[in-house]
Amino acid sequence: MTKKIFIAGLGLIGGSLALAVKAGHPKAEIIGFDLNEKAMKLASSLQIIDHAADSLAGAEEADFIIIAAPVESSLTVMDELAGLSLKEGAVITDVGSTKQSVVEKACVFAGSGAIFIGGHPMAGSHKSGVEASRERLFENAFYVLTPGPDVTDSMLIKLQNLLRGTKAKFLRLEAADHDRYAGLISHLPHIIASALVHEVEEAGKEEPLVQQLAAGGFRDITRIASASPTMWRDILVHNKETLLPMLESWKNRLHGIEQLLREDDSEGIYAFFERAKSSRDKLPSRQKGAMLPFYDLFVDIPDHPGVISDVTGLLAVQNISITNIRIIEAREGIMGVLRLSFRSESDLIYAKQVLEEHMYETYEAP
Ligand SMILES: NC(=O)C1=CN([C@@H]2O[C@H](COP(=O)(O)OP(=O)(O)OC[C@H]3O[C@@H](n4cnc5c(N)ncnc54)[C@H](O)[C@@H]3O)[C@@H](O)[C@H]2O)C=CC1
Ligand SMILES: O=C(O)C(=O)Cc1ccc(O)cc1
Repeated sequence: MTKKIFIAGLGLIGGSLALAVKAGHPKAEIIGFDLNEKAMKLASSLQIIDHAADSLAGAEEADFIIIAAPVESSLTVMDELAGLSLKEGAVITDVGSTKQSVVEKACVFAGSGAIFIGGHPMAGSHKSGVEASRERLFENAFYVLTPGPDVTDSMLIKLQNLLRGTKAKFLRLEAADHDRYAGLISHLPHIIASALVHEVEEAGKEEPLVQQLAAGGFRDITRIASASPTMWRDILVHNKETLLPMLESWKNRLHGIEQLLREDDSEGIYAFFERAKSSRDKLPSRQKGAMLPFYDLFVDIPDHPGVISDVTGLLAVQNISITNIRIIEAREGIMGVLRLSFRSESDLIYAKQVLEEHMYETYEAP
């Protein structure tokens, strides 16, 4: 029997999960809902979802419900879902970057016949919106599940089977442990990256050249600061208790290096960098799909034969590798859009230059 999957929140993660679920279960029917009508229309026209629902009430038919909104909105969605008559045995999950408050909220489903399993696919990007979705976003990444005591092994396996098309590695964790680990490796670095951008912006007011010179390493460590402010506000608010002591420890670490510098302790400074290098070099190597950023360029393409091979040929001549290519909205007689993905920002910039020299209209992700 065809399974119905309802996805609330059609952004980067909701859209990518829709594609991955469909890849694993081609017969599944994917119903999408988003408060933002534009996102819903785009998800339909890109065939990321099979149908758009008028409201959350569309979830009443579903065997699985995936909540893929920012954390605070996910809690509201959970409250609203609990007021519906959900299917007996329906499995509800979310994708939020914090888990404790979501798992606590799951009590609203007690006695409803539906069960909730918290989830967090630990891969993504600084991009947001359904247009940035991709089927292989979660490949080889960890996918944390935080089932409560009411969740049986067979329910957990059922959810993992649904999500098998993600090709992610499932990991079961307590919500509090998840929030501590994610706080340290994701949320604290996000605060630091954003604060660094503020620092350079402030300095740039006095000395505008500073911002123009900000390239290379600065761009690398601040890429994530381009992510959605709504999503990150919610993450901080919902991981406050974990993050406050981490920020304290971070301040002490900065004081430590400040002290070394004040005391002209060059051996200490060397040791600081040496320890960081040796530890960083031992981190697990990046695997395809796991937390890798992607660099997309959109190219308007006229509807005539040979145009795609012209674009790829121009890049091949310049030795620029394309890691992914997708045609968006190419119907007969209209201009289409080509989405080209590259391995690095420099490849993207070079490709843009080459294509514009040949009169192609290009733009980066909105
Ligand atoms: N962006 C990333 O790299 C990752 C994000 N996450 C988590 O996934 C969730 C979604 O993030 P993204 O997809 O990146 O955000 P996004 O901004 O791309 O999409 C979120 C979507 O949710 C919709 N939405 C908001 N409130 C809603 C409501 N009440 N009902 C229905 N739709 C609603 C928005 O209109 C938007 O289209 C967040 O909780 C985030 O913490 C998890 C892993 C990675
Ligand atoms: O852009 C990146 O590298 C990320 O790390 C994106 C990301 C953001 C939030 C998450 O909860 C998980 C992954």
